[in-house]
Amino acid sequence: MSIIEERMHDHEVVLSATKRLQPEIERAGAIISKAIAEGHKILFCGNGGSAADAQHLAAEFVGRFQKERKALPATALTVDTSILTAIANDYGYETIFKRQVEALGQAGDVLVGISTSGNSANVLSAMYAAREYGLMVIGMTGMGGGKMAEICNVCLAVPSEVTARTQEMHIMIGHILCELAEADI
Ligand SMILES: O=C(CO)[C@@H](O)[C@H](O)[C@H](O)[C@H](O)COP(=O)(O)O
Ligand SMILES: [Zn+2]
Repeated sequence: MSIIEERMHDHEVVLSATKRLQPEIERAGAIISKAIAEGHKILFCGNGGSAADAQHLAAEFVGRFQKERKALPATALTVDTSILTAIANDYGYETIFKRQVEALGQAGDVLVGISTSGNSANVLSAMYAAREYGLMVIGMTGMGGGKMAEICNVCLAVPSEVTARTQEMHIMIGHILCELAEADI
C-alpha cells in the first residue's frame, strides 16, 4: 500500500471506532445548546493543530456553520498574541489558558479543551480552573483521554494513539457539535 492508501485506510478504521462516541457527542451537544439557550458562552483552547481547531470552531459559532441564524457567543483562547505572550512571559506557558478562563469564564459557560494526548498542562490547568468557577468542561482527546479524562464533564476520547488521526476526528466531531447547536436554535 502507498502512504496515501495507508493513511486513508487508517482514517477509515479510526472513523469506524469513533462511532462509539455518539452518546458522548450527544451529551456534549446538549451541554453546549443549554449554555447558549441560557445566555452563556463557549470557550475553546488547545495547542498547535488543536489551537487551529479551537479557532475554527469558535468561528463557526460566531459566524455561521450551515444555517442562517443569530451570532452565537464563542471565543478561542488561542488568538490574542499580546495576552498569550504576556501571560506566558509573566506567569509561565502552563497558565496561558487558565488565566483567560479566570478573566472571561463565568459559571454556566462551557470550556472545550482540545488535546490529542489529553496531557497538555496548559489545557489541563484551564480545565481545572473552569471546574472551580462553575463552567461545564468538554474534552476532545485521544485514546484513553490521558489526564483530561478525570476532569471533564464529557470526554470525547477518540480511540487512536496517532495525533493526526485524532485531530481528523476532532474536527468532524466539532462540526457535528456546531450542527447540533444550530439545530437547537
Ligand atoms: O498538529 C499537530 C500534529 O498533527 C501538532 O501541531 C500538535 O497539535 C502539537 O504537537 C501539540 O503540541 C500536541 O499537543 P496535544 O494534542 O497533545 O495537546
Ligand atoms: Zn496536525
